Amino acid sequence: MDEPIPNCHVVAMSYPGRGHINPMLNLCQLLLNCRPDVVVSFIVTQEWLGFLSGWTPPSNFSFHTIPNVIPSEIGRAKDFHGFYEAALTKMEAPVEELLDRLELPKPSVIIYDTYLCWVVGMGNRRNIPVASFYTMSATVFSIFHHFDLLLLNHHFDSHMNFSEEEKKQLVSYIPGVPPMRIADLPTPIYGKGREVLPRALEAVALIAKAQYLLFTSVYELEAQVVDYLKQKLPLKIYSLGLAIPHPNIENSSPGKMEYMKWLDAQPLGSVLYISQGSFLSVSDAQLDEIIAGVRASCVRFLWVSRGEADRIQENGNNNGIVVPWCDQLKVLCHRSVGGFWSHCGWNSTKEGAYAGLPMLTFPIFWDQVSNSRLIVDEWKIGLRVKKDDESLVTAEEIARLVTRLMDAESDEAKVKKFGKSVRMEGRLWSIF
Ligand SMILES: O=c1ccn([C@@H]2O[C@H](COP(=O)(O)OP(=O)(O)O[C@H]3O[C@H](CO)[C@@H](O)[C@H](O)[C@H]3O)[C@@H](O)[C@H]2O)c(=O)[nH]1
Repeated sequence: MDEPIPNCHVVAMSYPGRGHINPMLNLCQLLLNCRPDVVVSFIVTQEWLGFLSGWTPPSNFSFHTIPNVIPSEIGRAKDFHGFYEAALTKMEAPVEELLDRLELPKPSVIIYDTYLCWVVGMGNRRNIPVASFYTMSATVFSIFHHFDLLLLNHHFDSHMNFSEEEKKQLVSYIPGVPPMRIADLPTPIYGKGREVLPRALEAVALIAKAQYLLFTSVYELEAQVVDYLKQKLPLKIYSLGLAIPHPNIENSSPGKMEYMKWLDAQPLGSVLYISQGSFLSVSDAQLDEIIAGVRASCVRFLWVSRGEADRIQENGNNNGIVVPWCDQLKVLCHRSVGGFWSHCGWNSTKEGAYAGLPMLTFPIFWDQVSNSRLIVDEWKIGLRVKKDDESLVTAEEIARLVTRLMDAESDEAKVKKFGKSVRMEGRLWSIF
């Protein structure tokens, strides 16, 4: 006889990007671990379903696809604005059709990525509560939410003419957020990504029409801002903790992939893991300096790079290995890894903190600069490599920073694991 279908049905609608889909999957997994009476429908494009084929879904979880109505994930960084616009304008109709076709109980809630504004209207029209899922830090949310304060204090320049000197001015009035320079705010406010700023502000403002706001944030790391927002915003707010699949790490069997075997053979804490995230990259000239700097440091490395393996390993740079993709969290938690070079995507930031690794920060855009600021100055678990003015960081500077980070006696190397002390707000599960 078929199992009865649980009557609590959660629809998960993620923004189509690795940094968004991963935490949404993790949230679903955590939810299903605690609530066997829930069934989850996770909506993705057909292309994304292919990327997720290696992931073993928990029971009561199913993927549902819409056609590839948006540009391909491969090469999406080339036209970030076009991709973002397509996600905001092309996905709604096929998702509506899919919901009409689903032979499951009416959803109890739709968890949607905050940036997919159209889901709010869809939920409200269908009389389904919506939970806005913010995959960046609560700090960054608060900065966008208080954009009017930036205007009031003349810290927003619509012509993007702020000089490097002006960008050093302190913004010390965003509730719950530590004082930051303009240069530490998310880049759409003063530079890269400006074309999507109106959309980002609209997404944050639409929270007013959602019933719940879920942060993928570690409460202890952002307590002030989370507490402030909870007090001020007229909806239920939860911070989920790491929203990374850490139980899987602890239970997993080591050493199946070649790179894991390579790691197994390296001395304790000797390897620098280098990743610039899932879709962004640095300029060619900067990459040359990074390659030369890492080589000059003589530090062992595991480097995630698509298409640049030969360039990294030429000239006898044999101190490490290059892979097109890896199971990042497993790598970060491996005993041989002693440091993390990161672009500071919020997931990587949390994963690095969980693994207890000191970090070298090389933010590229959006929230990554604010995350770098938290890592380096607030949590004091890293060194910043990237320069504010985007000028080239030389191989010599990079070699010096890599050596300092990987020196087991340096302050940065004495990082505590945050992960174990992180709590998840149990009451969250009562909304489903
Ligand atoms: O070889 C790799 C490389 C990455 N990852 C995973 O992919 C995710 C990447 O997420 P993140 O570190 O947040 O980087 P992006 O994919 O660049 O994230 C986008 O989404 C994030 C959350 O909204 C934002 O903070 C970033 O600025 C934005 O670029 C992480 O879970 C990594 O563990 C792997 O598993 N293997």
